Amino acid sequence: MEIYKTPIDGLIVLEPKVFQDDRGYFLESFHAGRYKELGMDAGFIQDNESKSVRGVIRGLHYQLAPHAQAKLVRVIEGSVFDVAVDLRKGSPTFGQWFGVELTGENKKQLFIPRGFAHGFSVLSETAVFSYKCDNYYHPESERGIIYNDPDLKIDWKIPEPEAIISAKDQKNSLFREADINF
Ligand SMILES: Cc1cn([C@H]2C[C@H](O)[C@@H](COP(=O)(O)OP(=O)(O)O[C@H]3O[C@@H](C)C(=O)[C@@H](O)[C@H]3O)O2)c(=O)[nH]c1=O
Repeated sequence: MEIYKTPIDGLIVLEPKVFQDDRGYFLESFHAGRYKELGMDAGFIQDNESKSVRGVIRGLHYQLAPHAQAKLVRVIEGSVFDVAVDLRKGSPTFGQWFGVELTGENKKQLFIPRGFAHGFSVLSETAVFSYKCDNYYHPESERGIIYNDPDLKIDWKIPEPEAIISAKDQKNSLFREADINF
């Protein structure tokens, strides 16, 4: 497995080893011991999957403490631009975002610690997104930051008129007004 540090402490890009043969491929998508050795000591307890069409932007989402979630995210089919925003008060990179293309082909994963908002845009016709969480879904603790926040200025790599945003995500807060307790 290849590991790539990012400019944001704790946020890690991983590239699992892929075994190709005549039948297709095999990979270990998660290994508790190895991930722990690499500093990703999250006790994952919920797995989620979503499918989206081109132009969808889901996010930016997080849950407040004590229901905050670390996530290990990847794409099974298709291609997304995945973004994490550092919301950890006191972090030298507070308010900074990092994005990486995750695709069914490159099989990259992004480990996102607790204290980040997360979202992704869909760059392919459709994309199947899969992720692990270390805390259960807790709707009362769920918060959102608007995808086109004027301070964050995230480049989602899709033209604005083509963005498809859920009714719920259209009501998300500005970053500067976001409820944060990390
Ligand atoms: C996230 C989630 C949603 N749901 C339900 C609530 C709702 O009826 C339906 C769709 O929910 P949402 O619109 O919030 O789904 P979605 O916009 O895909 O939410 C996800 O976005 C990405 C970016 C994340 O980082 C995730 O943590 C999660 O917030 O699924 C669950 O039952 N369990 C869950 O864990």
